[in-house]
Amino acid sequence: MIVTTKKLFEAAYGKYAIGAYNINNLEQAMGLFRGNIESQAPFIIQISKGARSYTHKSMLEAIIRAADVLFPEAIFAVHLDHGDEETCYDAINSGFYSSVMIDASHEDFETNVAITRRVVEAAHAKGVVVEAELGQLGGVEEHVAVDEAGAKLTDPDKAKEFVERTGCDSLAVAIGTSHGAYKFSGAQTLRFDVLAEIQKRLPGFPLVLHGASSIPQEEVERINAAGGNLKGAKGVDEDLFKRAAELGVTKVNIDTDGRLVWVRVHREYLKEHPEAVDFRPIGKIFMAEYAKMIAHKNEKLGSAGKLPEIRKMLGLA
Ligand SMILES: O=C(CO)COP(=O)(O)O
Ligand SMILES: O=C[C@H](O)COP(=O)(O)O
Ligand SMILES: [Zn+2]
Ligand SMILES: [Zn+2]
Repeated sequence: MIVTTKKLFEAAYGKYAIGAYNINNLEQAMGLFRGNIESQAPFIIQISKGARSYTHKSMLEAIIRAADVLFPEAIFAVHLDHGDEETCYDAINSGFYSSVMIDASHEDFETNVAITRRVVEAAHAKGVVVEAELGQLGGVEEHVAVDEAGAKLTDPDKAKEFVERTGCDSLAVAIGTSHGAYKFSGAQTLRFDVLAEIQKRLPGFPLVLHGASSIPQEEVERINAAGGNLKGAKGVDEDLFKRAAELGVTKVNIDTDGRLVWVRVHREYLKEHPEAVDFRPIGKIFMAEYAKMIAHKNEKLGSAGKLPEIRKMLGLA
């Protein structure tokens, strides 16, 4: 069942975080639903602009709606990830997305407030919730280099003003992470001091952590052993998720770790089976491995095992 993140965040706040997983295709969708049902967790499906154009936005919608029927127990939000204003309105008016992110964090503060307010007004009129962003991560999506990311940390005082002026339902904050496989140049890690100051000014308000893939070194080593070349890849320590949840993070965004599973499975299989001509055995291995990754993440986030209570909270059997 598709729900907004509002009730999921209310249930999780201060205790655990909900996994927000980017998907683009059939195999990721199947692995995602299997992994969340196996670990009995509510979850958030993240659809980026890149995912909407990978095949077609209607194709991905059809896949997810079919999965919803195949996995009737699942409780999830459908969320536009890193939307611009135009894409947000398309998602809000689609009757499919229950949540959108308006990412205007690269604009100046007043412009970000103005754009976010417009999206909030349109979204709330349709019962859709809004994630906004203040501060900038480094990495593949943001407009700053990874080592500049520190300079773009979220200002706690500005965060309070931003939320009050925009009416957004959750806030993506920059506390040292970056998108992609190469985070933390040097020994940097999550700036819990900044996060604590934001929570102090916005008690009970849902915060979002982008760039939260952990880039498992075992995964990197297997990819490189099978012909890959990921040098210096580094991510977020999964054991920090629980502390982040205590400090108000209710949504943790994970995309790159799923991509690493795909790369490892395909490189290893094709290396071990040079005679392969059928893609289905590889696809089946990927779906199983992706589901395993999702279930593992939910254990680390603390959302594993929470599905029954969420269903009960929603008045479902
Ligand atoms: O923030 C993300 C999606 O919005 C994903 O971050 P990663 O690149 O760390 O997976
Ligand atoms: O950072 C954004 C997400 O990882 C989505 O990435 P993408 O735009 O390559 O689909
Ligand atoms: Zn951004
Ligand atoms: Zn992101």
